[in-house]
Amino acid sequence: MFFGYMFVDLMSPLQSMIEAQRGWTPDVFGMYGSSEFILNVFGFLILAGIILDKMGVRFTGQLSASLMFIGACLKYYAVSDSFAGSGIETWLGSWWTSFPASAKLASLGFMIFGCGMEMAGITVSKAIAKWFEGKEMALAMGLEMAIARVGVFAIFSISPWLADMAPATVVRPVAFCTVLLLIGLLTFVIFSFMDRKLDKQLGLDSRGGGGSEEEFKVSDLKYILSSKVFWIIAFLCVLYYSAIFPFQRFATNMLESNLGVSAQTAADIFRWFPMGAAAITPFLGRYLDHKGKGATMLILGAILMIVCHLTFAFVLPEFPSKPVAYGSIVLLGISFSLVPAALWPSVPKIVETRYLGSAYSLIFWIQNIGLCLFPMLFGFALKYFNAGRTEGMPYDYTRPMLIFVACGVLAMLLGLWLKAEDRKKKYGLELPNIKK
Ligand SMILES: C[C@H](NC(=O)[C@@H](N)CCCCN)C(=O)O
Repeated sequence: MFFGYMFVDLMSPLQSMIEAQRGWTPDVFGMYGSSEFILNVFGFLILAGIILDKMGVRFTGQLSASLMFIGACLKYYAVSDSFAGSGIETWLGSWWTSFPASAKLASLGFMIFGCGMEMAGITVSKAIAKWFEGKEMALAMGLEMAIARVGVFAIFSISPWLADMAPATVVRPVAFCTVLLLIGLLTFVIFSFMDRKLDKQLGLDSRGGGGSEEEFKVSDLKYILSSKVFWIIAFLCVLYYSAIFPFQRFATNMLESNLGVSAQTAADIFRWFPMGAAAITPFLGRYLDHKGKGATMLILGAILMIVCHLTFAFVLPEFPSKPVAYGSIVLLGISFSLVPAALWPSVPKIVETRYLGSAYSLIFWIQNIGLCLFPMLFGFALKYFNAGRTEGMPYDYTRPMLIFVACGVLAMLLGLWLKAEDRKKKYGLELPNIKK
């Protein structure tokens, strides 16, 4: 997950460079960002959940890590110098000419990578639920997410540095992260041996099933789909994350434009966002394991996000102050700890283990629809509200940022609804995870 999250965001601090070197304008950059989720949205994630529940975490994990590596190789080739001037480039550049050939092939690679990445995400969540059921599950999930966030911090630091080495090129960070993904694949193979040993100790079959629970059937999906609380969690997830991950792609340029600083300085400020989240998420996970209050944490996280996005929209353009930027970034980091720390460990409380993989995949699927649409929507809004902008001028982010504010408001309302449902139906979302 560490290397996967690095790969996802390696281009985020390089928007200006990729625009200059490969002609990726903000709308192209937004569409490229969305491509990570396209195949997932068109059904791959549902299939991934079924594969996970049928085949188990070892097979699915190795398959997903392999897809991530294959997708990364394709993206590397797309931005490399050997692609520039090749026959494939000429052909890809001959249609839909406003979308550069390198962006088309990189997007295809990112689509394949995205299938693996999301499949790995649900696999890891199910694996943690399996290893830590009735124990420190939220802490374990919190640590896993913290490691992923450190990956984002690392890439926001390393990517501009690697790219800026003479001769400055976007190819170097892509090559670096592709190698890391190969190491990630090998790491998952090692985990698989440990997981097989756990199954032997627990007396489970080769897919990790066969305990007291019944086997998963595709028809079980109807139990998930008919649950009101499942839908509330799924919509809260899509709204919240749509104002985080797509924002992350544009945040460097937003800070560059609002503060009038270089891309490197903006990335240096923004990289503290995932780091703040990484530092706090495990503690919140531990709190949730021992004290509970999951639904309340979701509401609080959404409120903090609204405050931060309003600050980016209205305060920073008027007062381009670095302390205000740092303060909002840290607050957003706290919000990004509260929501994930509470959201993902809530899912095993509302569905049975045998269809947990499918429940996670359905939530990821709905979330991916948002993650796919919002970078495009935001990219188009940014272009629309900056119609008169000339090359080299800063972008005006105020009105586009209201898209993210609206997501936060809706997520907060869903959090309140979830808390009310939990009080009525007693799902235990406000209760600790550790059973004494
Ligand atoms: C655990 C959770 N991950 C997700 O929500 C993923 N579906 C989306 C990852 C987006 C980057 N590819 C999280 O990171 O909190």
